[in-house]
Amino acid sequence: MTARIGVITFPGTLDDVDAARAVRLAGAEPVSLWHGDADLKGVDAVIVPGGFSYGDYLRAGAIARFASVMGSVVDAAFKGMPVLGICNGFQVLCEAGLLPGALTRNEGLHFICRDEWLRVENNTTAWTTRFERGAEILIPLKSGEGRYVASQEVLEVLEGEGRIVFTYPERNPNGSALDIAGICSENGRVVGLMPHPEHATEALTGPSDDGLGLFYSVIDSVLASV
Ligand SMILES: NC(=O)CC[C@H](N)C(=O)O
Repeated sequence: MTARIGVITFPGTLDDVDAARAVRLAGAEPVSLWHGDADLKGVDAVIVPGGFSYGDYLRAGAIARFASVMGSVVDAAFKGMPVLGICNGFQVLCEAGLLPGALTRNEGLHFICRDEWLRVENNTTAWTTRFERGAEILIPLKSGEGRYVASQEVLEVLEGEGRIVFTYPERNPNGSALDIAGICSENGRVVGLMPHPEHATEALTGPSDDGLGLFYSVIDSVLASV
């Protein structure tokens, strides 16, 4: 059986093509999902990719959460479907209430585009089982609103429940609380991160192939639940 992984395109999405390519490289079938169509086409998992959905008007991710497809993604996530939000996708998942907290303007107010080291803090989520806990991976970060913020109470819950999935171990590029680069839902099926694993799938075009681990992991998770 081949896992089928949906990749959403909103107006202003940039990274759907690379996300689909990463899915294919990892051995699954990418399925295009359109923002205005609530049909998830029977996929096993969904990726909300990076970019500037709806031009980032109002606030990054604030309009995308109302797209028809997102209603179906929220329903499917509540039933346990793995969902990955990358960068703008992470912002969309926070706006949609699938993940707590918010992404705000980077400390320093500059758009940052460079490779960053991430530490894998939790390797039990649907998207991280292929990594060793504590592994450090190099993948690109490119965002203007990457500073993760949440109330003290939420931060304590995330820390206490092991829901901080990725941190920036070397330097905190954007002022994120607790050096957070990515978090997950209570059941570990929904993960959001700011850096872009779909741009780190082979050393020829990215800084590493470290990003592929997320896609291999979700394929394992989907196939294990068949
Ligand atoms: N690469 C991206 O997905 C960019 C996300 C978002 N628009 C930001 O600048 O923060």
